[in-house]
Amino acid sequence: MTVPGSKSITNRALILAALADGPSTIAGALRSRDTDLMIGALRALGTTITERDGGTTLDVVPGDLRGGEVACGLAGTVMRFVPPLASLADGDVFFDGDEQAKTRPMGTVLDALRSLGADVDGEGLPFTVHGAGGLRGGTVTIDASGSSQFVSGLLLSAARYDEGVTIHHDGKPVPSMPHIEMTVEMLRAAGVEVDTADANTWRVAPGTIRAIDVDVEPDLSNATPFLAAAAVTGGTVSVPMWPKSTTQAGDAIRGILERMGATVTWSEGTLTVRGPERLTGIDIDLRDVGELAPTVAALAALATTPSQLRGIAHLRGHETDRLAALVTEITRLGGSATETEDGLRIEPAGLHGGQWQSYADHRMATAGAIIGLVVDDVEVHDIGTTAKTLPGFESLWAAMLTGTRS
Ligand SMILES: O=C(O)C1=C[C@@H](OP(=O)(O)O)[C@@H](O)[C@H](O)C1
Ligand SMILES: C=C(OP(=O)(O)O)C(=O)O
Repeated sequence: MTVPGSKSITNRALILAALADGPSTIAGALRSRDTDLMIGALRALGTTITERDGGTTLDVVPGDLRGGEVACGLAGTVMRFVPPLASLADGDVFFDGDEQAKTRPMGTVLDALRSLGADVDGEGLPFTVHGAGGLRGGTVTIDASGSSQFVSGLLLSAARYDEGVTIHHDGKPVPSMPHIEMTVEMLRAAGVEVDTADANTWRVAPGTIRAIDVDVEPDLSNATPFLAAAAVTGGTVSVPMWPKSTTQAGDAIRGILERMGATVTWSEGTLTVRGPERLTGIDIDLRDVGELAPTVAALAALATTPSQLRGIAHLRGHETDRLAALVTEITRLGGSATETEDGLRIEPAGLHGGQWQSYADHRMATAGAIIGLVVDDVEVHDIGTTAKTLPGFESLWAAMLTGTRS
């Protein structure tokens, strides 16, 4: 199964390209609701983005940033990465999004921007950033335990602030650290000086963001439902172009599936998973890779021994409250799932058919699809919501089931 480009890399590359000192090219870009919203946002603020190769190659020419309207949909990367860029615009930037987006945590980013010198109205979507054509920047202390995107968003635009930015995190541990490492790595590739020597501190020196040519890796988190399919059915699934090393959280699926009993091999860039006869449960801290929790929860619901998923309290602020949603849907199918303070406990139980609700959450939808491979008569409601990051999921899934190469 060939999966399209990474959402996280595509949307970071777009922000960096819009702030760069010249034209950039992004090849292998993901085209999906979240990345199209990012493209729309940057165009609205004055960036020229042209498309080639069916839209997967993007030529980005930075322009003078101006005011405009930004639709965030339900995309965390748009609502957290664009406001720091908007504070550099010459004019008001109005942000809005889906109803469900209005409850996603935003205050930390907006308060941080205020303390770095920005004029911002609002605490969450909808809000307005009154861009003044530049920003002072400086030092800010935030609690990033709710989302790594609070840190990534500030870091991505920080080199363009007069004083750069120093972020101190103060609070419970920051989730999704590999995503912050991805941000730092991409900033450094664009010539930005980033200092990460001290724990919970990130320093970006003021300076130029160099134009970049990026080859986007496949989205490894989006590959996980396909690999999980092999694990739950005792079948085999291969994903080509799997990077040897990466900052993508999805790479952690290899170790997770091995621990649950699958055989995982990587050879010449292709990752192959062979499912075991009996899938075992797992006790695991997913704080670094919370994006994988819905896939792992689906696997756990089909495992023969209990599982405990830890370190993912922040999933309550994702597309939906994913802990509550997973418990409700697994329970509806006769499974045994309970919420803990920071995660889920899932025990073996005979599952039966029924409706699986998606809550406008692409990863809830794919979790239901995994369970439906093994349990008869599971109907996933609103499978089209997978278009948030993987349009055409249904046909890829069907191709996998018929053994057709995608
Ligand atoms: O920076 C990014 O691209 C992302 C960071 C993570 O967010 P959280 O730290 O809020 O979990 C991840 O879950 C999300 O899908 C994408
Ligand atoms: C949490 C996710 O998305 P977002 O970028 O909207 O935060 C996700 O894709 O699992």
